[in-house]
Amino acid sequence: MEPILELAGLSKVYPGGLKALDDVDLTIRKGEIFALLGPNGAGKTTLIGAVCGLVRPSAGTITAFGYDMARDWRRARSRIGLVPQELSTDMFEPVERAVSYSRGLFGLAPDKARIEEILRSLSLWEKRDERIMSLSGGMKRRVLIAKALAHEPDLLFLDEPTAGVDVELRKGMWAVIDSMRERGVTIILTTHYLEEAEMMADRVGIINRGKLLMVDEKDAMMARLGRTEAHITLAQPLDTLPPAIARFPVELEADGASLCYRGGDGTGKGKAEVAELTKALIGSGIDFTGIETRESSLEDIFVSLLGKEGGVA
Ligand SMILES: Nc1ncnc2c1ncn2[C@@H]1O[C@H](COP(=O)(O)OP(=O)(O)OP(=O)(O)O)[C@@H](O)[C@H]1O
Repeated sequence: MEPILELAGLSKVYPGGLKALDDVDLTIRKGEIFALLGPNGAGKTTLIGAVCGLVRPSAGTITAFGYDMARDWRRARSRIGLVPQELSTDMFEPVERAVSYSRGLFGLAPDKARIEEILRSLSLWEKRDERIMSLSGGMKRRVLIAKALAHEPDLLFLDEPTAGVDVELRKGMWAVIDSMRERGVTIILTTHYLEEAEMMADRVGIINRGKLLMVDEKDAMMARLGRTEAHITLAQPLDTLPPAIARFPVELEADGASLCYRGGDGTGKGKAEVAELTKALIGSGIDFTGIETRESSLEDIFVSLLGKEGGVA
């Protein structure tokens, strides 16, 4: 698919010597949702800042919509929207005026109908005349999204869009992000909620200490690195593993009171094997009273990857 953004050898060393981005190569495809995951201080905000012209790269190139950002920054920037982590200005402004102003900043003519559409899609229309400071945290966050959408960007960065937002609102945000994707907006989001990346993203990039460790289709990543874990509580404790289940990746745990299965590959193969295992148990007269099965999440994968890397930044 057509690349919309290309980072090549991108590095950022902050004054004082901290290397926040270390030789990052990344291509973002038109229309995808890309989740950039990493622990605190990994370099996510720096990467976004570099693309949005807020951070000056120390080395490397950024090409957005075919424009070299170092030379044609203005042209490319007008097609990029940024939803920062926090609202820093406009607190005294009414919602609608602040959003219209954001549109004007990019040199676009006022368009009341478009602003109304954006505010309605974010359930902010009823609040259009209220000052931003009087809104709840979740609404303030939606104002940030409205402001970023006001100039109709083709590429949208969402830096922690749902941090500190309750579950209900988070789901509402996901719906908003989904509708933006349907409109053809390419989205790059950072999140600490791995579940969010699992739900939303087409591709996932994992960054730590400024280095992009892995970029892959989310499903492929989960299939490659995912596992199934099942705990089977036995009616009677066992001393040893019965031969009938020796072919399965199982271990006795809790002094023989339960069996633990760890296997599969994140594609559902593990669940099928657990079903086979239970049949084998029944077939050899071993009774059990409960089964708890869990598919490993993106979070498990993330934690184990960072563990291998030697800890977080
Ligand atoms: N202006 C700056 N001057 C010096 N160091 C900075 C500056 N901004 C960020 N850093 C450092 O660069 C590193 C990367 O920071 P960055 O904000 O990009 O990480 P992040 O992945 O967005 O973290 P978080 O998840 O906490 O937002 C951190 O060690 C941070 O302290």
